[in-house]
Amino acid sequence: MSVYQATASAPVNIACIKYWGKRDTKLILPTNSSLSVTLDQDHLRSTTTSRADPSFKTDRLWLNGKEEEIKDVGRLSTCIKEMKRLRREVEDKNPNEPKLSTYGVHIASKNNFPTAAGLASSASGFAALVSSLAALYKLPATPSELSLISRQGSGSACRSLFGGYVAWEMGSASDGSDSLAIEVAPQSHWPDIHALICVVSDDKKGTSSTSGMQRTVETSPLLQHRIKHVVPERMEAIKKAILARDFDSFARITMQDSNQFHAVCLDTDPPIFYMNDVSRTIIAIITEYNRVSVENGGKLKAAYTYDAGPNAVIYAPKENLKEIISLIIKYFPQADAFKDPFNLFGAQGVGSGAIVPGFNEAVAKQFPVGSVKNLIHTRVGDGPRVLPAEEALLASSGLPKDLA
Ligand SMILES: Nc1ncnc2c1ncn2[C@@H]1O[C@H](COP(=O)(O)OP(=O)(O)OP(=O)(O)O)[C@@H](O)[C@H]1O
Ligand SMILES: C[C@@](O)(CCOP(=O)(O)OP(=O)(O)O)CC(=O)O
Repeated sequence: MSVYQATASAPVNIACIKYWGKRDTKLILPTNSSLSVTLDQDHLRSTTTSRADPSFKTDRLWLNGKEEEIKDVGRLSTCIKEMKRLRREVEDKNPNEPKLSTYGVHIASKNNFPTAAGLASSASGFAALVSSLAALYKLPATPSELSLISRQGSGSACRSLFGGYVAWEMGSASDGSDSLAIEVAPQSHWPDIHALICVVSDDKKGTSSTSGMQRTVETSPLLQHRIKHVVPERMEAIKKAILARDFDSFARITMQDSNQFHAVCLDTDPPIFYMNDVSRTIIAIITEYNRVSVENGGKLKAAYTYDAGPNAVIYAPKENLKEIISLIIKYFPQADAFKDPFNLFGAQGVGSGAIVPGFNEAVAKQFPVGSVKNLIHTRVGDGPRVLPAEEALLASSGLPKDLA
């Protein structure tokens, strides 16, 4: 008997121009376009196996070995239904194709990093789900077409269908058919961009992105200004910066947009706070690091950005990562020795960190060990990958191999 099964992995993305606000909450249509960098799946990824079988009575999904309910009108069921609809089109065109769209589907997924902790697990998760079903159903769909579906799982997930530098064009159609992700530039265009994720907290956050952004839409006058007068120009400017590999402009826009996103959170009634003292101190350190460079006739060397949580993501050209990691470790001592996957520090390691020449040490105080729990050094990466059968997460029984 044939086994119909496919496994795919998908990356996390972290936005430089933030998506915050929906004009349609069911279809997940945003109030502004956004733009992100896809991070390397060698470090952070979701992996998903999907199997269709006539013996499966219902669709089921396990996340990290634990079964999740697929609610009737929920986001998961919408994505699965949409993928089955596309499969039906394939079957209608070619009657020899097995009728997988009529079978139940079992889906097992795992994240190799904390779930629901502000590390964009919903983005990689829904992108991996859609990619594994597209491989299972042998869909001829392009990544942009698939992004229309992962968008309905979680808005930011549409951008994880591509590697490199990705825009989510907000579109204007009321059915959402033009609200999709496009590639601005592939990873190979500007592979030199690295990212340092400073994990300040991996707890579940207080205000979810979904509910927080709706409250902002309903109450923030500043959001209206942002949507109309700020984001459209920033989108054009950052695309230009990426195409020209102009880090100075890229960094300036990224930091401005993170700041404005947190300003609209503060402008929300009641206000939403995602950053904490540690987050703000990292801003002060990066600001001082850039000041030293600019005052010596140089350019911006790093850009911070924060999503709906206190964790910092610092983007920088690879050559600056050694200094940046040393600075962060100086102010935020680590419990365990930092191991760099790119081996920037050689055999002696980073030690207790270091201040760069000319840097005003007094911009921040040293925090206790554990204030930044973990540092993840990664870089711009590629889009979803279809994986070989050995990587499958489902056993022959049709249940997850790592059933919790
Ligand atoms: N691998 C996965 N497969 C399917 N769904 C997933 C997967 N990983 C996460 N999700 C879904 O995403 C939810 C977490 O999304 P949430 O937005 O709360 O956190 P986050 O994505 O880590 O944070 P943020 O979006 O603010 O960066 C999970 O509860 C689950 O429903
Ligand atoms: C701050 C952000 O990370 C918000 C992400 O919001 P989500 O995509 O998690 O929201 P839903 O569409 O409701 O699932 C900014 C961004 O990724 O652009």
